Amino acid sequence: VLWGVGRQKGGRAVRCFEGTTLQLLNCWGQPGSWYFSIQPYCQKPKGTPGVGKTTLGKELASRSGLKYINVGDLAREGQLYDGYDEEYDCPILDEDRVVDELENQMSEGGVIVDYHGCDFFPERWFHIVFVLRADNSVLYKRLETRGYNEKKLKDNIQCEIFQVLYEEALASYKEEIVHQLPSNKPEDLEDNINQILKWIEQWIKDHSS
Ligand SMILES: Nc1ncnc2c1ncn2[C@@H]1O[C@H](COP(=O)(O)OP(=O)(O)OP(=O)(O)O)[C@@H](O)[C@H]1O
Repeated sequence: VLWGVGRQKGGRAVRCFEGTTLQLLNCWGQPGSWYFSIQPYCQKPKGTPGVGKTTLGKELASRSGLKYINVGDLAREGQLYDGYDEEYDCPILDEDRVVDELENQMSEGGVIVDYHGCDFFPERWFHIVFVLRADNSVLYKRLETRGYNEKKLKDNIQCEIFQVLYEEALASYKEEIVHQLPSNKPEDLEDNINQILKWIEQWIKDHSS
């Protein structure tokens, strides 16, 4: 069993247990993935982009010592696609190849996974799942800034309204490990990070005997 020591932040050292595995979902209007201004793939939108997964995931990794994996980036780098969705103008993710690609790292643990969907990940991979939620008006502005076309904008906001990703997370994992977090303003980000760091500390205590 390996232990890691996170960066000193806010006056306290954050220890993390490298066997801990978290998943950040952007939808996290729900969970969702964490990627940048260009939607690298989408199929039909399953979860909401732009809720703040990447922002939270990277900062959390920096403070906790856990490793951050962005599934969107992974797919793009390895061309893990299975065709092209003309309607949404984006490549279709090859979910089986993504799972194969991640399997070794996930077995080792100590990973934060950022993606806007979760139903194809093995349930055993995650100790906790966070679904980020943003208010529609906030989300609209974030996605508009990205230059999304009207259809993509509408579909993604609807995704948030109908809690698509949250429902997907509940259907994919035990209810008690799925948590929603607000992601509207900078204070939310700080609160979420502190809350997750506390969870990691507690997880360490519970598994250190
Ligand atoms: N808590 C927050 N308060 C204010 N702005 C935020 C917050 N979290 C993220 N943002 C901003 O929202 C935008 C989208 O964030 P981010 O790229 O992290 O979302 P995402 O969920 O990873 O998106 P995608 O799924 O498309 O990768 C960024 O401009 C980021 O700075």
